[in-house]
Amino acid sequence: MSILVVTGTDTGVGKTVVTAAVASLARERGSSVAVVKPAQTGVSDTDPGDVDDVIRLSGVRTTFELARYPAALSPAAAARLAGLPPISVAGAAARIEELASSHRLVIVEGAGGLLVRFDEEGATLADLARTLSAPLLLVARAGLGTLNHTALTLEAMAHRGLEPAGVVIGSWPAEPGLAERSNVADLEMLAARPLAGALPAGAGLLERDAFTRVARAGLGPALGGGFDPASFRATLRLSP
Ligand SMILES: Nc1ncnc2c1ncn2[C@@H]1O[C@H](COP(=O)(O)OP(=O)(O)OP(=O)(O)O)[C@@H](O)[C@H]1O
Ligand SMILES: C[C@H](N)[C@H](N)CCCCCC(=O)O
Ligand SMILES: [Mg+2]
Repeated sequence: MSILVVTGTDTGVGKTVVTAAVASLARERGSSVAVVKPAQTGVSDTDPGDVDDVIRLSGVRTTFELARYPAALSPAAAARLAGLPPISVAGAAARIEELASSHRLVIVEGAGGLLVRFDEEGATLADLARTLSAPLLLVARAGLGTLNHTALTLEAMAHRGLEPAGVVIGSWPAEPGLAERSNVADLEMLAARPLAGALPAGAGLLERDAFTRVARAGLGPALGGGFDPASFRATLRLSP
């Protein structure tokens, strides 16, 4: 029924962990949820992919990987190197819409950041989100450098008329430094709204029940959690 596209300011920022957290809370509410990774790169035929991390962390088993390429590259470059057909935005969108007709929530995880190419013509996750008319949740790093990456991604989204679903910090360090603590307010300024959530560093290593608790505390109400910006600030001793 609804579709949420999870993108990031870069690869390795915690998209998979955030995807698993949203899936975990949807499952806890009793909602039917499906998770789609349109293009998985950097894994062999037999390696686990991102959807396997989602299954392990959230218990959501309705997952779909639409294409897989072994090279740890963008989907377009990895398809080119393997001599395999690239994924098609129209084909992926049709599959996701079909899943959305029978699931309360379909979560779609991109590969790398928003403008990473799917094919040689330059199709990206942004095109898929636009085709689906789906909002985009942006996963960002906590530390120095995240303000530029987040601003660039939000600007690219705005330029394309894409709807932001909020910014989530993928990995909040146990001992945040000056930049991390200062960045919270600046990320909120860039997003023009409170953070949609923040997951603690190490969340991806937790067992399922502990992960669900962390997801509940770390995601905001719009994502099914109980994250409260005021108590978040208090916990981190940030000024309000
Ligand atoms: N909150 C977290 N807890 C534990 N590990 C994390 C967390 N966030 C990120 N990581 C780790 O950082 C690495 C990158 O995270 P993740 O795989 O979620 O990135 P991604 O944004 O999904 O990247 P990709 O573009 O490859 O899909 C992983 O090894 C993951 O275990
Ligand atoms: C292999 C990696 N983990 C991701 N699946 C793909 C990241 C592509 C990033 C491309 C880029 O922005 O330079
Ligand atoms: Mg991932």
